[in-house]
Amino acid sequence: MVLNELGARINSALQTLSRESVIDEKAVDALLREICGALLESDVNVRLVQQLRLNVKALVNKDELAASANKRKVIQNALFDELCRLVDPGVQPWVPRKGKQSVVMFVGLQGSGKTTSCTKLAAYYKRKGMKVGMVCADTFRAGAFDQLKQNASRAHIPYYGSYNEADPVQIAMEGVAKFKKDKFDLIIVDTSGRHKQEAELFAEMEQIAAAIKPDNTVFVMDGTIGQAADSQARAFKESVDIGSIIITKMDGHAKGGGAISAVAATGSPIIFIGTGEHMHDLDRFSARPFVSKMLGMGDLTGLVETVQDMQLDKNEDMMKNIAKGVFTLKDMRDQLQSIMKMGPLSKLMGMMPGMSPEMMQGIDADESTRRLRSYMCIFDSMTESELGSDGKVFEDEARLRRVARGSGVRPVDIQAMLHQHKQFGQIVKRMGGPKGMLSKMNPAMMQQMAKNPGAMNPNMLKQMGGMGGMQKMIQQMGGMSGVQNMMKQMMGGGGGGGGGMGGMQEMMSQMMGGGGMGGMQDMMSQMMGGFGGFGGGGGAGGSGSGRR
Ligand SMILES: Nc1nc2c(ncn2[C@@H]2O[C@H](COP(=O)(O)OP(=O)(O)OP(=O)(O)O)[C@@H](O)[C@H]2O)c(=O)[nH]1
Repeated sequence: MVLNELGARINSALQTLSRESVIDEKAVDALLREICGALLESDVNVRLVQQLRLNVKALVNKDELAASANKRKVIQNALFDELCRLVDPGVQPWVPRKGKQSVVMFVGLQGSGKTTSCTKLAAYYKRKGMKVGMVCADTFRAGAFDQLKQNASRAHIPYYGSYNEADPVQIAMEGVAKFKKDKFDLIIVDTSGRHKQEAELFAEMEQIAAAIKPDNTVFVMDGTIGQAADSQARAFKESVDIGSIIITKMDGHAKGGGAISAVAATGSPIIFIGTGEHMHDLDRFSARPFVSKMLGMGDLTGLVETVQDMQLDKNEDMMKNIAKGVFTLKDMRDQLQSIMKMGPLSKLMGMMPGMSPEMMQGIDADESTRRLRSYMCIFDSMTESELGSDGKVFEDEARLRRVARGSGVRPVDIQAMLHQHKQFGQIVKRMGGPKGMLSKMNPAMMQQMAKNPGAMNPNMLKQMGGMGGMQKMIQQMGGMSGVQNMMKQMMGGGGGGGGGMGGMQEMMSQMMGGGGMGGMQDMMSQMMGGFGGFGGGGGAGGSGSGRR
């Protein structure tokens, strides 16, 4: 069973429970039977599933259940905690720091996705402003250096390797020395793999590790290997000092439960999961957001981080405009460009609270990308003064036709884009001006959150409705169904109605801290700190640090 289905099945079991007139031990047993069955079908290790069952049963003890007014909540919370425990070894992962000159060595079996993941990780930290270099110490597989070279060039990452040197230890040492001399922040060393766990591979790994003394060794494991994950992870762990793990191929039909739970059981934290072959298909892994997303409760940590990566706030003109409640066509173009850089919109969407995996079905990500590209062509055909306007100038048909000709689209397509722009302009006006919701946030509340993030929990989102938090934002966007419609519309999924592109951007700009006093971004960081903390200790994503 793939993980999306697992989430849906757990949700459905919980819903069945909430429909029960009497929630007693029998009902809890039935729930656990259904959930444990689903976990086993997702390849989660039998031993771990059994442990989960016992733990939930112990947590939800009969007396407490009888006394509690909200039984479903008690059970749901216990289950949520146990699902998190299943994928979380409770270890803070190592994270590179700018200016520290860290060396990270990648190990794993052949074809597990090492080289691809090296590049994804390099690109990830490059986006965080680090100087990153890649070294190819794989002399075993012909073509390995060419592959790394190609990947690195595509991502504009400097690389080091050799066609002549046959000794991987020598190449690794030379590459690390070169990048250290050039003051690189992060040096990623890709090593060779083998078809199976064999002594020769482990000996080579040990030699390279002894020579370059990595600050962290990342074990890359194919997420589709099911129950075999357990022994593979343990074998690598025994041979090299595995600091962290990346599980690849978690897209498509990977069951993934085996790899994730087995790895967590070995005591090394999973830091990322690979979700496709493209550069951006790397999701930071942290237990609570992962479980939350799986259950359709969103991943606010990931969303905040992705939005931070867009660096919308670096666009000072736009931020000034938004604060004044103004939104020009150029502002829209700049935001869309930032969004496009982050990879498929479906990824952002999956992080939205309330966006269950089922809701994502029927969404055409290619269509959304095509639409955004056509918008870019439209913007490119506009003059500077048209871009700086609110779009009303296009009531002049001659102008509209000129831009349509220049961009190769129909006038009606431009009108559709202008309509979305107008909708967003209205939201910006409501939010950004002196009476906007950004100005209504309560500083005392923010301070309290900063002092005691541990007190926060997901319910906080609800409580914040009164002071202009997520809930209010969602309400402004037409309620949850409005958000869903809007997202579907954006994604080309024919949702109809809804707020169009505007709402999404409203959310983005909200989070980017337009509210002074630290902003939505920090607020969300704080909330997520209480919800489960940033897996990277504020480093892997840096999301927790804010910019105060
Ligand atoms: N669908 C999907 N494919 C992936 C992912 N990560 C890697 N791949 C693909 O898996 C294949 C093997 O990936 P590589 O990066 O070459 O694997 P490797 O571990 O470096 O292999 P060796 O260099 O031979 O040891 C390639 O076709 C990748 O595109 C992922 O997250 N999802």
